[in-house]
Amino acid sequence: MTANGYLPLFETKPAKGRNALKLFSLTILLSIFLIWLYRLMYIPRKGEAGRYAWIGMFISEVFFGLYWIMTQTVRWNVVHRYPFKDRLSSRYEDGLPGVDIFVCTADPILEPPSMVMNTVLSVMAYNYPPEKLSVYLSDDGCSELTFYALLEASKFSKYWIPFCKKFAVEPSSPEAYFNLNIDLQDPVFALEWGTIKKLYEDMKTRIVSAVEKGRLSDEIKGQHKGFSEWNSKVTNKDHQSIVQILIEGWNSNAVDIDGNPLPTLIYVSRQKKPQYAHNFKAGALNALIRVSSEISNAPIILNVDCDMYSNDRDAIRNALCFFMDEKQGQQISYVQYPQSYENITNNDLYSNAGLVSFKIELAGFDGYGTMPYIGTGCFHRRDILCGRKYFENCKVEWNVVKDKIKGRTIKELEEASKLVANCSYENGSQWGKEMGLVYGCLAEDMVTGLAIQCRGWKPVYYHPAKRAFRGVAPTTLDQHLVQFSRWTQGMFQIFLSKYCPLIYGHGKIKFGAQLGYCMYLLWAPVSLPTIYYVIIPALCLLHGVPLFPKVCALISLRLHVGLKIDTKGSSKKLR
Ligand SMILES: O=c1ccn([C@@H]2O[C@H](COP(=O)(O)OP(=O)(O)O[C@H]3O[C@H](CO)[C@@H](O)[C@H](O)[C@H]3O)[C@@H](O)[C@H]2O)c(=O)[nH]1
Ligand SMILES: [Mn+2]
Repeated sequence: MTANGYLPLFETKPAKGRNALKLFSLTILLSIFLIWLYRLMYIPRKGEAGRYAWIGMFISEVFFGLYWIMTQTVRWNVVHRYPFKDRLSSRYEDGLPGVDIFVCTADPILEPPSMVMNTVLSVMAYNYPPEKLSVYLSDDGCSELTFYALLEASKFSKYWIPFCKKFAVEPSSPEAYFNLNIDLQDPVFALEWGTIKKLYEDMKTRIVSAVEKGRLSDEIKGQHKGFSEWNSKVTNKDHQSIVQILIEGWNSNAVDIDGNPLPTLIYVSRQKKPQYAHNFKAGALNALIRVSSEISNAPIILNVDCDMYSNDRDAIRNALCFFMDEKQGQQISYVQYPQSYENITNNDLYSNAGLVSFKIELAGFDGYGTMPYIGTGCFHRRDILCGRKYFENCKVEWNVVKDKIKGRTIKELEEASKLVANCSYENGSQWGKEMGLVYGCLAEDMVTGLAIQCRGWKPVYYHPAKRAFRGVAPTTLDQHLVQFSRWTQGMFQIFLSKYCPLIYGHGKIKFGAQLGYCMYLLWAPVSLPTIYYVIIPALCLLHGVPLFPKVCALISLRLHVGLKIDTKGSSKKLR
């Protein structure tokens, strides 16, 4: 506690062992210099075998060395964050801000609606006042099957949410939860557990069989007015905006089986027309920002991919500790949680778990007051995502929510939302440039995060031992290649664009963070020296052309290098 009695809502501590790591890095740096020196001093003369292979090796090693320096910058300043959610509750329980949660899906075949519904249900069951929570499902596949699944989930949520609250159920994704081995010794709990499990399995069977059939019966279509939106002309690439409010959390009739309020639940499929670029996920999120501003307009937005369910029911409260801290909170633009995958092990062949990135590198970015936005599991402040610039002492009002709902019928709200989800709405506007997620890049998250930091904001990385979001990562080579080629292309695109961190970030973010960004953005080109290093030395070995010093020569290398410097290059070649 400080002298004036202020108790922070979070603390930041440097990681242990930073000095030991720095010392270790310096020894490697020295070795790198020695390698460069060795390559330069013993270049084969014109006409000698292996001259060009040697020069190629030198260029690759220079690239590796520089790249290594970039990787080090984000290891030097690793920090860890510790929020205090009990302090948040005791100070702000009655004044907690609204939170809008965006779940994105794009294809009912690749992203099965039953999986998407698990994500939706998991975020509906947060330990947070339901009247302050609104969940928006964005369906870029514009599929009535997804809409049907959401309708089913809305009914099941009336049972699931009270069950989660009553028994502090975690994870709050029903599929993940029912896969656990639960202790059923308490008969009261066992009975409820059995009932809810049966309800869940019945719902899942209905959704899966509808998806297998690929269409819905007339009986199902009669269940909700929303199905009338899907006429014969609707395709996933060409359709009108669809906004359907399935649970109006502000209505006193929207209650669970125990009579407690439910979070708001809304289906959104923004308009698509072949002549308009839809800008993929960035376009979907920007449409969601506008639609939600017509309805709940919460100051905090959480976005999750449809395959990343919530694994910690307190994740919102932890994130709010950063935003709402009275002294350090006002400059915080977003709080990023890591991604974690349940379908791969630490020994995963493709290193998909990203252990080094999530445990060290991102925490190292945080040490510079920066943090890449990685697209999912991220809490944003709405005003900042919409383009606001930082200025000193800019105060945030957490409870000033434009009350657009009052006095408007559901139909009016839906119609107003559809207008802002139309393709033409963005014409001539700053959306995709200065406002919302940035367009034109395959890695929209990276570039958007960078732009926000360059407007003066300081994001936070929070990676608690208990994973806040869990999902699935690609496991086959072809899926992996598709994902990696998209990421690497997208990131290299940023490096070559006006957003190159070395230029765009100059003077706005710390130099270490600029280099850290480059480490990711140069992922694609670093493959070239790697391929060279894999192929050329092997070929040279077969042809008897040595590219590396012999082991015994290595021992005398230091001696020779010293000698060579002394005699200004007149010593005999060491090969
Ligand atoms: O036109 C589109 C395309 C995708 N999505 C959704 O965007 C998310 C991510 O897309 P996916 O194809 O699964 O990409 P990943 O490579 O798995 O996603 C990672 O990389 C993306 C950037 O390339 C980030 O946006 C993601 O958050 C991050 O998880 C999914 O929920 C999709 O449903 C849309 O809503 N509309
Ligand atoms: Mn994905």
